[in-house]
Amino acid sequence: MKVKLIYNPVSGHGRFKNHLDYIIEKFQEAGLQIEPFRTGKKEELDKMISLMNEKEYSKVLVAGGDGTINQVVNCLLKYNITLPLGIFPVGTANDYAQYFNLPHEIEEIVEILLGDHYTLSDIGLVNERYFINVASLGVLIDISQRTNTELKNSLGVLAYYLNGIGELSKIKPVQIRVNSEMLNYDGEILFMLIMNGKSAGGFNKIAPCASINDGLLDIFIFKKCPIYELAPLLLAVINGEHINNLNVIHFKTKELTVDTKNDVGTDLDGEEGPLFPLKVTVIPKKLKIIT
Ligand SMILES: Nc1ncnc2c1ncn2[C@@H]1O[C@H](COP(=O)(O)OP(=O)(O)OP(=O)(O)O)[C@@H](O)[C@H]1O
Repeated sequence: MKVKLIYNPVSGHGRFKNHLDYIIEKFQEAGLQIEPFRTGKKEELDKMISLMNEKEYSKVLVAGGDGTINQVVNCLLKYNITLPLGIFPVGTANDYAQYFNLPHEIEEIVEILLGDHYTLSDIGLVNERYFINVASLGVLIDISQRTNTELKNSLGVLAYYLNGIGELSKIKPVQIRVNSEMLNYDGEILFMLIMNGKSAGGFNKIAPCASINDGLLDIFIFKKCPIYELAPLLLAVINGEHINNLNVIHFKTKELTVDTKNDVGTDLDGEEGPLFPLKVTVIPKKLKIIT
């Protein structure tokens, strides 16, 4: 049986490739043939997955951060491939992997990925595209997408967001309209997070109440607020105390739509997201994650 290993050579500090020989050895010992694929252009990943014969593989392993997993999952589901998914958390933040408490130590993670213990995971769908951990829109998105992997590696995740937060004062709030069976909102916001997992951008207390397989998304709307309230709000987010903040609206739902007339960026797991209007749903327990 074969195991497809898709690795991003630049994720995190780009050190994953040093472990390839060890990984191949361990899987070979278990009678499994590792078939590596190095990510590069999105079209190449799509083509490789389109040619995969699911029956020849026992699992798909991904080495990278959330952006890499996002791209792989989108391609796998496009071609209806439902193999178990294993993760080497070698990105910068690894928010999705962190949900499952996956270890970073290579020996430990190989042990897990050789095993057959799984946790089912919901995934979100925005228009035609899937997200594994978080969909977001508003000002922070622009900051995160403009920060290249190299800079992220050197600054660290929190640092680059904190760096970016300085830009908040320069950026105008945007008018959005949110409709769902749980809540309707029409007003000015700074940003909005649609969470499947618990953490985003390395902030690990964003959605402590979220569950990855409850069939629901946790929505956080950060409303327009005076500049002097931004620093306390950021502190509250870091400490996971923002849910009761007057500038924050939180609710759970299985679907919503979001629209705006402004020019607002969207983001799926750190990758540039789709255009408005957004129709967001959750597909319960769609992924089988090796844990
Ligand atoms: N060979 C490559 N060279 C340069 N960039 C690449 C290559 N392969 C993939 N990428 C890019 O890497 C990005 C994904 O990085 P990823 O999110 O996995 O890592 P990260 O940013 O270090 O981690 P995290 O999302 O956890 O912060 C994608 O935008 C993808 O286009």
